[in-house]
Amino acid sequence: MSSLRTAGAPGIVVAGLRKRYGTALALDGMSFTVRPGVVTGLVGPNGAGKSTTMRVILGLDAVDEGTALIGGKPYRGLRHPLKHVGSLLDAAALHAGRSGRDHLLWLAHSQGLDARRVEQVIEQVGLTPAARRKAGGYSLGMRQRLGIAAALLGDPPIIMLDEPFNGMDPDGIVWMRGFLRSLAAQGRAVLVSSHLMSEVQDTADHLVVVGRGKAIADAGVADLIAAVSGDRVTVRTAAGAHAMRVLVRAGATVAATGRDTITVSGWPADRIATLLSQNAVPFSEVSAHRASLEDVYLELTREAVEFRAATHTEVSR
Ligand SMILES: Nc1ncnc2c1ncn2[C@@H]1O[C@H](COP(=O)(O)OP(=O)(O)OP(=O)(O)O)[C@@H](O)[C@H]1O
Repeated sequence: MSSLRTAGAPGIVVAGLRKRYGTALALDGMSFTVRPGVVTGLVGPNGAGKSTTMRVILGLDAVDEGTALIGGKPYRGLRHPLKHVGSLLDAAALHAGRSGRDHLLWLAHSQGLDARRVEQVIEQVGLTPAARRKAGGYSLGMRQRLGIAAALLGDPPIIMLDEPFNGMDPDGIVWMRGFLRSLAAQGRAVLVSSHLMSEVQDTADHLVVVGRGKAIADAGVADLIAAVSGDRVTVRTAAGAHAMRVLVRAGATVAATGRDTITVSGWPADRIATLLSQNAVPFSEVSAHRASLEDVYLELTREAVEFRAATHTEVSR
């Protein structure tokens, strides 16, 4: 892989996008940044505005307000766009009668890209055995791989993939995760959308959670988990009453949460374990509560999903 021409340059900067389709507000102040060297997950429920945002970044949809810049420029201002950003929006959009290889050759030719890249990207996405077969016979997973090969043709520093896990089998999903990570490790800015948190788990370093046309969270994965986890610690003990007396006397906030569990807020686990030991309170477990990414997602998008469900009920009445 050649070195990245614009490594270190800003990736994608989306600021204050607003877009209306008739009465529907698809984007309502969408803002976020996609940095080089990082996989950024764009996650949110169906209809949250992920695809519209990507289409706007690629200049395929106009906005009512706001800006979307790629390496500091709007898409339409890029001289050789595929050398700046590679994208996969719709894996079904290909010529069914052409082989995967011919599809890529045609694309390389029409975009003035080096045809030698075609064999490289076919190999990179693991499509070599199927490259000479008609793309119309490809499974959705194979079409995703072909679409990603196309996105890589121009060796761009920025890659943007809309729902790339769709139609992938478990092996494909594992491959995709590693592949996206390797693209980021090469210094590329990678933006990947999904409506399922489980798909971007273990892949994204940074998450932009969207709901109702705007970013409702924009943070590192670890920070998001910490924010939703709170600073709660679970203590498992058969001497609950004794443990609570000792902890409350020391100033901790404590609640009985189960037959043999209590939850302590605001204290680190090691301090709690030390205090219990010093006071001869027996316990079998002291563990910091850690939310899963799924918890984070549900917590953050609850309102957006409830809104959609209510809208749906109104419509169907
Ligand atoms: N061409 C269009 N015409 C009318 N409304 C549209 C159009 N494209 C999108 N919308 C509406 O804009 C909102 C955002 O849609 P968008 O496809 O961007 O969401 P999404 O987050 O990508 O959802 P999904 O996960 O279902 O693909 C939705 O309410 C959708 O119905």
